[in-house]
Amino acid sequence: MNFFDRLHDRIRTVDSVVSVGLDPDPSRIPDHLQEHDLPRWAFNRRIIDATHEHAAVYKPNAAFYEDPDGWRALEETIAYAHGKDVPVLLDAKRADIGNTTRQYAQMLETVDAITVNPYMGRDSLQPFLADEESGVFILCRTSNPGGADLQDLTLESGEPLYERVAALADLWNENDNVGLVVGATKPDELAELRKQVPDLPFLVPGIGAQGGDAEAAVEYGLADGVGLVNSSRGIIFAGEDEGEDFASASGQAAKRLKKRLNQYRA
Ligand SMILES: O=C(O)c1cc(=O)[nH]c(=O)n1[C@@H]1O[C@H](COP(=O)(O)O)[C@@H](O)[C@H]1O
Repeated sequence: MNFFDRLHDRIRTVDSVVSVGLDPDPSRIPDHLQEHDLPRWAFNRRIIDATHEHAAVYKPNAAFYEDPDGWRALEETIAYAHGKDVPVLLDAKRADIGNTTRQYAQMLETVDAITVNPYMGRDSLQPFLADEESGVFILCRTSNPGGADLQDLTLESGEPLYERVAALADLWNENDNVGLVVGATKPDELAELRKQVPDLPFLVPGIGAQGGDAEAAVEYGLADGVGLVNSSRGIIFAGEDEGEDFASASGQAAKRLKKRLNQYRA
């Protein structure tokens, strides 16, 4: 089954479009877990136990796992999320020349979807796009302030670069497996992009810690009810000051966010 069909089912099952970002900054993992063999895995396991009923997906960001212990922690985390029937979207922002990107795309055997970077063009994304079962979220208009440096540049045609990216992504969506990443900090761009590519689901990060617009994230992020609104730090570190019971605050934060976003779902 195609990723977006699976996501549709998952959203219906848990009545949630929340993507729980698993970005376990080692310096913020509670003291009592620091002695664990793999503190990031010990942390994620407790977060997953507390939040899975509210999670449409888990989105681990690869940056938090790029060392030998991190790779082990990530492997355990992915398997555990799958054991709870939650799809995993790896936030890797990959892409490279052909033979290299083919290696990157092998990750899709382990996760359900991935984020990719369009900067190197279609051939750099081809092995991801060719994988009919997996979701491919292409960075379009990112949430960070520096996103404007390149993405807002106006092309000769008069359109901003990020709109060209959206048009290309629509063209590359031959297998109905493409989505866009559009930050919640850019509500006007979200609205414009939704008009431009009505059928592409969006992954919308940037609410919570980055201060983005949750209502716009839902109103424009979903295509036919399918899309994702991510919160990472706002959920996983909600119980940072609560010691050994930290995870129940994360569960409550995920539930609160689900309810808040559901107010805006059609
Ligand atoms: O691709 C992403 O998920 C992403 C794109 C973007 O434009 N902005 C953005 O914040 N993200 C990711 O979404 C997560 C946001 O984390 P919080 O700000 O803690 O909710 C991080 O993993 C970011 O790397």
